[in-house]
Amino acid sequence: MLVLASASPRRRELLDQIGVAWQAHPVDVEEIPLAGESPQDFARRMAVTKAQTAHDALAGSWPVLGADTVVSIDGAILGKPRDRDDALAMLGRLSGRTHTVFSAVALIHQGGCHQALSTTQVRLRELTPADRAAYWASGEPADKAGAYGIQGLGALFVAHIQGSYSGVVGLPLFETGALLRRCGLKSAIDHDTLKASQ
Ligand SMILES: Cc1cn([C@H]2C[C@H](O)[C@@H](COP(=O)(O)OP(=O)(O)OP(=O)(O)O)O2)c(=O)[nH]c1=O
Repeated sequence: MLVLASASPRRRELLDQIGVAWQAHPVDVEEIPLAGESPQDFARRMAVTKAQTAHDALAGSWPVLGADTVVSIDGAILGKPRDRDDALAMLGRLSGRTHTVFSAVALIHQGGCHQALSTTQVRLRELTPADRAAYWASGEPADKAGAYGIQGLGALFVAHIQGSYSGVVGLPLFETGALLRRCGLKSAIDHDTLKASQ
């Protein structure tokens, strides 16, 4: 059984999509970038920290997967908005421009920590103040990096994407599948890790 070190419903749905059976062990880690830390390094460090924290807490031999998604524009890191003003400011910054979404995955298995990173370019159309206010009122931006969700109403704003759709949603499935295979999980514990349909 794969342990998913996450409270994110999106990550659970994405693992379901590729037929991986999981058991959730959410962890609470401080998500604050270090001084001078790049967005991709921050995402990688958070994914590893989440996986390591769950692994340490469980003290078991199960493989543990952690992930982190950050939105970046002009080198800045946009995490989840603190409040309405923060969300409106983030959406204003992203409006009419292309930004980058980094989604990092870390898999701890048999004493090793294996990592992958997906990088996706996303262009949003111009967002008027009324667009931003209405979107915040929908409730969707509150728990999402960059204050939008490509899988929801936010899709109405996404003019172009180059990279990994699942990575933007929160778990890059191509990279995750490759990590699982590289660790021999599919073949070694087929019945435990993958659903019977796979
Ligand atoms: C850009 C974008 C982000 N998001 C979400 C994915 C992540 O859940 C969230 C980024 O926050 P994260 O800190 O990566 O994850 P999380 O706190 O939600 O979950 P956990 O740490 O327990 O694994 O933003 C979307 O759902 N859609 C999008 O289009």
